[in-house]
Amino acid sequence: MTESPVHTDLWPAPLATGAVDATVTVPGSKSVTNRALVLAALAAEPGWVRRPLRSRDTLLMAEALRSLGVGIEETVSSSSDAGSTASVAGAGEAWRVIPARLHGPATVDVGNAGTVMRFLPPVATLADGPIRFDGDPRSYERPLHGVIDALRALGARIDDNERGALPLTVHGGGALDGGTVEIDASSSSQFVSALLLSGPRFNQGVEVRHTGAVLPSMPHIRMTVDMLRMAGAQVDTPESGGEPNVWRVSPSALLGRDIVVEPDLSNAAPFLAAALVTGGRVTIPDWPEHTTQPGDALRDIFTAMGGSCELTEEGLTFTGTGRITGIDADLHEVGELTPVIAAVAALADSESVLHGIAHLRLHETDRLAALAKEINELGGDVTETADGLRIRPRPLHGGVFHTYEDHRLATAAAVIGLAVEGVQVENVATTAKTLPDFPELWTGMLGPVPGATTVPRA
Ligand SMILES: O=C(O)C1=C[C@@H](OP(=O)(O)O)[C@@H](O)[C@H](O)C1
Ligand SMILES: C=C(OP(=O)(O)O)C(=O)O
Repeated sequence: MTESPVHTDLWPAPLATGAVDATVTVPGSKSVTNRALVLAALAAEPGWVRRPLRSRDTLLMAEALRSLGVGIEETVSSSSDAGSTASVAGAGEAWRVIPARLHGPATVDVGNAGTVMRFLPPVATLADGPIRFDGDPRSYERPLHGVIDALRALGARIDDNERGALPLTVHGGGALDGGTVEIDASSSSQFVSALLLSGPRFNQGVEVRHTGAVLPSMPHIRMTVDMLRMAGAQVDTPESGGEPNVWRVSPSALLGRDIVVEPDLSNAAPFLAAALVTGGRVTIPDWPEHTTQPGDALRDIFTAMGGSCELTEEGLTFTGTGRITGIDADLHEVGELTPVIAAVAALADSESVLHGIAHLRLHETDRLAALAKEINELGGDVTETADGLRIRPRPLHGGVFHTYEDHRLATAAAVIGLAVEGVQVENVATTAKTLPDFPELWTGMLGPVPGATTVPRA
């Protein structure tokens, strides 16, 4: 767990006074928005990204691509479909992406966005000129060696440092040979996604061979493959009859597409958790019937913890009973759901063991250490295991929940605050990484607030 700057702003997490009963419209997926932007920027013709998430991570991605020469115009969408939920922050808007010759010199601020720091160095190899990458202090500690070493092996020139991490400069030569490369992506699936996304534009395409013992977040790799195929790329995968742990992208032009971004199902987690914790009911509109987002697993996970769900034309409705059961769950594929699941587990009536998530130590913060420390400071009994957390529910009390500049720590704290009086969330504004409207959506869910975009059910 890295030290984060001291934040004095404390948000009193609202205590639920009864069972929640609300419809919460969740903004677009971070992972889909940032992939859509990269693919649109690399296409041979203009495209649209509709209902994009507008948050720190996606605005950094858009700004970075603009600095390389890509046109990204913000418009109010003309599509009647996308315009139909105009009350939702960001909905009804669209980004028109106009690809251009990529060029340096440029400086990219990655913030602490894994998608920006990993997806863009491969794009920068296609630019003419030097592209410098820098970001938040935590970004220097997050693994990037898989991308850097692979790009070098594929013909790129990169100035980095002895840590093989940010800050660094990619000296783009206007094109990259590409070819076959071995990487160990056990610390982040984003290494694989990064190389595949730019792969169609490499002279020989790319063949990525993962050599590590484990590979987290497979749904995110499937998302990359699906979106590449939607953009016209030819991708061979282990699932399509290829070798295990090998992905191949053929060189080709990419099509400009018109993409409507799905709601961010991982950001739906705290709201669904509210139904579970309060014995209430929450509906998330536009929940996709089929999706590669890891958040779809919440349907099974929260059902196993004591609720039930139904997918209808209105969206996904999750209903809790007020009783929460602990779980033993392998979250390797869906690691980003861990903080909220841990929060729910701390309020359950039996022990939970969450495993397969050692790589979370290298996320926005060391999430395993941070969750254990902060829940324990409220009276909990959480221990770190080699690859996860053991959570024994205890009666909790109020106090300050530190968030370490991690959006998902803040939303997890809000979930605990529903059931525990006096939880104060440090720096709730850190939710702006992926969900800038979180405090308003949260209080809107709990009761009528003038001007809120979330409405309790009539
Ligand atoms: O590709 C993506 O969009 C993501 C992949 C995952 O990263 P890791 O594989 O590093 O966990 C996930 O945790 C992150 O929030 C988003
Ligand atoms: C791990 C996460 O983000 P990033 O894309 O920065 O890796 C996350 O959002 O939980």
